[in-house]
Amino acid sequence: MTLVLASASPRRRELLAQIGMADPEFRFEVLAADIDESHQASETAAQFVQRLAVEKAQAGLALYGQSPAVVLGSDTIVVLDGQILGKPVDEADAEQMLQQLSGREHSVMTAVAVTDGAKTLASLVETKVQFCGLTQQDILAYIATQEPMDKAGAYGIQGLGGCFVEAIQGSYSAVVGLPLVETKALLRKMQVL
Ligand SMILES: Cc1cn([C@H]2C[C@H](O)[C@@H](COP(=O)(O)OP(=O)(O)OP(=O)(O)O)O2)c(=O)[nH]c1=O
Repeated sequence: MTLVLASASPRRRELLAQIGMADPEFRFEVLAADIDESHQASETAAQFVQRLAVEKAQAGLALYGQSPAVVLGSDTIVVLDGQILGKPVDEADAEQMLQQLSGREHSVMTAVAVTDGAKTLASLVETKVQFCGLTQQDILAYIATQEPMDKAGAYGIQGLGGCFVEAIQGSYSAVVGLPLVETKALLRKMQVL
């Protein structure tokens, strides 16, 4: 069975390799057809992140166009006071996000979805992350590294942003982009593993 990763994220590829899905056993596909990632007013953050994971998997399946294949899609968002923080659009946006996260606890929600066309399964994992207090100097120095620019909530726990994380309750791999335990369980259910 071919497993296709419908993701442009190198971190998700590395996390899949940790489950034992490494080349040449699975095909790595970059999602060329971008899905619309806008939030609908009627949906909760949990519904939103799950919908995006499912849509990425389904778009990936359409793009791959061959069967049999199982396609995996995933999405990560940061949620603070009910507000969804996705990837910053620019440096000013990143600065604002990091100011909001400073000294506070937020949720990271990651959804993973797998589909073979006939069957689609999804899991949602929520992890609490407590940030230490950040000075304006910390924030500007961090943004200058560019690390925040392609990450939800404008930080990467696996990189320099790890220095901002005082405590985490939940799944580290889910914060980085793919929950290992839940992803492995989904792949077993789809008989990929
Ligand atoms: C909070 C946090 C997020 N992130 C990343 C995970 C996701 O890659 C990214 C959120 O953006 P996503 O839209 O979930 O994913 P993506 O655009 O990077 O990749 P694709 O849609 O092609 O799968 O933020 C980290 O790497 N570390 C962190 O600590």
